[in-house]
Amino acid sequence: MGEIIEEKRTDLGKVVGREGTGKTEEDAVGNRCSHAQRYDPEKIQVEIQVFLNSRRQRDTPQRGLKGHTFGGNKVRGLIPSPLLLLLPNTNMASSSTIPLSSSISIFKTPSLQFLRRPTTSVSFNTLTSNATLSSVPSAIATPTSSILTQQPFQGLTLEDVDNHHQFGDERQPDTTPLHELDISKLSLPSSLVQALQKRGITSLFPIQRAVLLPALEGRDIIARAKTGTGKTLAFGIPILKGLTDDDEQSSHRRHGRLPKALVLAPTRELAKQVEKEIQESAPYLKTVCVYGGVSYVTQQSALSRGVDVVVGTPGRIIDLVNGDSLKLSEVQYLVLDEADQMLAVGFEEDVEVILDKVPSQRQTMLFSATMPGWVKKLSRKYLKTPLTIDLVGEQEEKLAEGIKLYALSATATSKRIVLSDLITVYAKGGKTIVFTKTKKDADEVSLALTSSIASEALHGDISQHQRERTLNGFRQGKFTVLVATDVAARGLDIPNVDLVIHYELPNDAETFVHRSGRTGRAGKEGTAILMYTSSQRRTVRSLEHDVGCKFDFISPPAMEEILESSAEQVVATLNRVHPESVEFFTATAEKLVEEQGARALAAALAQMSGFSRPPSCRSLINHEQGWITLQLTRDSDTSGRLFSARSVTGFLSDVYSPAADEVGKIHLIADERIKGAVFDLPEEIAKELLKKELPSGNTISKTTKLPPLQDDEPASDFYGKFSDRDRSNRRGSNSRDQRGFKSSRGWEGGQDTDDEFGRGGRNFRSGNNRSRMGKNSGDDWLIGGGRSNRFSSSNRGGHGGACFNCGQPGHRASDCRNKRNFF
Ligand SMILES: Nc1ncnc2c1ncn2[C@@H]1O[C@H](COP(=O)(O)OP(=O)(O)OP(=O)(O)O)[C@@H](O)[C@H]1O
Repeated sequence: MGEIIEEKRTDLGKVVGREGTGKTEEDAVGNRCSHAQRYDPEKIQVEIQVFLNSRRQRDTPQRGLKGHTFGGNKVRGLIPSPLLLLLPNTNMASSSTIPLSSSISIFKTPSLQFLRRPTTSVSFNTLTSNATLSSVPSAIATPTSSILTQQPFQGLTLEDVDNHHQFGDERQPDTTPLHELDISKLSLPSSLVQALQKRGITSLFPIQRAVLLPALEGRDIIARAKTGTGKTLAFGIPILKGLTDDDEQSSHRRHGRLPKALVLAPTRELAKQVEKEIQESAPYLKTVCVYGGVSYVTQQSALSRGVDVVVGTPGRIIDLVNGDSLKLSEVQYLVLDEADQMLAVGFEEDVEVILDKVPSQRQTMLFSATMPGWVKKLSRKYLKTPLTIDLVGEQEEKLAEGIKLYALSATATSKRIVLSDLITVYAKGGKTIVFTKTKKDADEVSLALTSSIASEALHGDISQHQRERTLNGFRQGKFTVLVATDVAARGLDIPNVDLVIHYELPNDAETFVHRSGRTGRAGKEGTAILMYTSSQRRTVRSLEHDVGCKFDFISPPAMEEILESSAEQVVATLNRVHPESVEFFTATAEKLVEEQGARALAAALAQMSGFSRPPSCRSLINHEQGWITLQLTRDSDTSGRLFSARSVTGFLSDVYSPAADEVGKIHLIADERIKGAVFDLPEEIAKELLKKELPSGNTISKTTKLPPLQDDEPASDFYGKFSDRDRSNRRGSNSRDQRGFKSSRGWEGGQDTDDEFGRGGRNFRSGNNRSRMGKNSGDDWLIGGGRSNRFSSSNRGGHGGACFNCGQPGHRASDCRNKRNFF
C-alpha cells in the first residue's frame, strides 16, 4: 500500500452521509447502504472498520471474506479481530486513495450475517498521510455512529493481513509502525498545533481520535476511556479548535469577555490540572481555574479581565455565578469531567444547577468512568442525542496496558516493615504513590518512611496551599514518595510515577483501577503492588475477577535485591555530585584505591546505602529482623498423625527444646499434598536447630521464598471498607454493576472515604464527612513514642529521608520549621 497521496489537509469537520440515504452505519451492515465522505478538494484514503463487540463475535473466524469480490471491489484486507474492510468504489489494486466523491459501500456478506445489529457498529476513518492497513487507529467515531469498544490493533502490520497479494502488489509488506493521526494534518489552527507540538503532543491518542470528528461536528458526547489515556485533550482539542478559530477571526480580544467554554471537575486538583493542560495547549487563550478553599478575590479579578475557558469545581462556580462574578450566558461548550465522581463527592445538585444556567444552545461532553443512574439521568435531561464513545466497554481488563501488577501478602505489622523495601526495589529511585485508606494512615506512613526515604502526605486535612506545594514538589521530583488517601487517585496526572502501592485494599474495584492508573500513563510502563493480609486473600481474587486482571504474587524483596537496588540508586546519585566537590576528594580517593582497590569504593557504597553494618537476617513471615524462617517438611508416610501447628512444636521440642520455646508463628503449607509448615526462629537458635540430626522422613531448611500458606485468620471477601455487617448485604457474585465492573460487592455504597480532600465545594459540606473520621482502620502502626526500631532494612540512616527543605533528617519538608524555602 506504499505511497499514498499528496499530504494535503482535509477538513475533518465535513464528514457527511451521502445525500438522500438517511442511513446510519449500523443500517449499513447487511443493508447495502452507502456513504460518501467529502473532503473537497482532497483525495482521501478511507478505512471502514466493523467493530465486533461480543467476545463470541470477535472469536468467530472471519473466513469467507478473503478475496471476495463485492460489486467489483475487492476486499482490501482482513484483519482477524476486529474485522476490517476497505471497500471504496475504486480500484484498490492501483491506488489506496479514492476520489473525493466516491461512495463507500458495506455489503451484506456471508460472514457479516451473524452480526447482530445492536452489538455492531461501523466507523470511518480518514487518513491523509502515508498510512497502511497496519495503521488502523484503534477507535474512530463518526458523527453518526457510536464506538462501543476499543480494539487492540497495536502491533499489527501488513504481515498480519494475509491477502494483500490480491492487489497485484509485489512490494514487500509495509511494516510501518502503528500510525497515529498526526496533529499537523488535521486542519487544526497552526497556533494550536504549535502549542501542542511544543508539549510533545504530535499525534492523537485513541480516545482523542474517537472524539475529534463528532465533537467538531458539534455532537453531544458521552465518553469513557481507561486511565491516563488522554481524555482531557479528547475534549480539549475540539473545543480549543473552535475557540482558536473564533479568536483568529475576531480583530481583538475584548477585555471582560465572557467564557465560551466551561469545564466542571469534581476536585480542585483535577480542575487545576485540566486548566493547566488547556492553558498550555492554547496559551494565547485565557483560562481561569476556580475552586473552593482559596480566596475569591483573585478568581473574581481574573474573570473580570475577560476569559475564554473556565475550569472549576461546581461549588465555587455556583458561588461565583451567584455573586455575579461569573456569567455563563455565552457558554458554547460545556464539559463534565469525571461525572460519576461528581456524584461521589456530593456535587450532583450543584451540577444540575449549573446545567440549568448555561445556554441550551451549546455542545455538552460528558466523561465518566461509570454510568450510575444519576449520570444517565443527566445525559437524558441535558444532552442532545449524545454519541457514546466507550473505549473500555465490556473488556475484561479495565487497567491501562503497561501496568504490571503484583500482590504481596503481609500482616498489618509487617506491611510497614516491608514498605520501604518494596519502594527501594520496585521504584528504583523513581516516583512512588502509596495509597492508604485514612488520613491518619497517610500521615503515619509518610512520617515513618521519612527516616529512610523523602516522603510527604496528601489528604484532605492538609491545607490547600500545602497540598499544592506538595504536589508541585512531587511533580518536580523534589521528593519521591507521596502517601495519599484515595481522593488523590482520581484524575491526577503526575508524569512518570513508576510505582503505585496499595498499602490498604481499595474500597472497590473501581478505586483500584483509579489508584493503579496513576502509573502507566500516556502509554508508559508502571508497576502497582497490592498489599493484603492473609484474611483478605479472597478479596484479592475477587479483585482479579472484577477488574479482569491477574496479579503476580510476590514475596517481600530478598536482602540481596534490596542491597542491589540500593547500590544502583546510590550510584545514580553519584552522577549528581558537583564536579568541583569531586575535585576536593580526588586525591584521597586515589590514595584509597591504590591501597585497597575496589574495596574502598564498595565500602563507600555500603555506607551511602545505609548498610555500614551487615544486614541482619529477616523473617519472611513478618519481616522482623533477627529472625529466620525455616520450613519443616515431613514425608507423608512417616506419620499418620494429623499435621498441625501443635505437632510442629512437639517435633521441635523433641529435636531441640529451645526451638520449641522460642518459635514464632507457625503456618501450615497450603498444598495439602505436602506435609509441611514454615515457622520463625531467632537467628542463633535457628542455626543450632539446623545442625541437629532429625528423625528420618523429616527435613528442615532455611526458606528463601514462602510457599502459599493456609489461612490462619477467617477469610474475608470484602474490599477495604466493608465490615462483617455490610457483608450480609452483598449482591450475588456474578452481578455486573452499572459501572461495568463484575461486582460481588455493594459498589454503590462505596464512596465513603473519610477524606473530603479536594472536593472544592463550599465549606458547609465538610461537616458531613467529619462524623466519619473516627473510623480509622485498625492498623497497628505505632507512631510517635512507640514506633518500632525494626522499621525496615531501610531504617538505616542511608542516603534518603532528609528533609529537602533544610537537609536535616527525621522530618518531612511539610513539617519543617524553616518554611521559608519550602519547595
Ligand atoms: N496525544 C498525546 N500525545 C502525548 N501525550 C498526551 C497526548 N494526549 C494526552 N497526553 C498526555 O497524557 C497524560 C494523560 O492524559 P490525561 O490526564 O488527559 O488522561 P486521562 O485519561 O484524563 O486520565 P485519568 O482517567 O487518570 O484522569 C497527560 O500528561 C497528557 O498531557
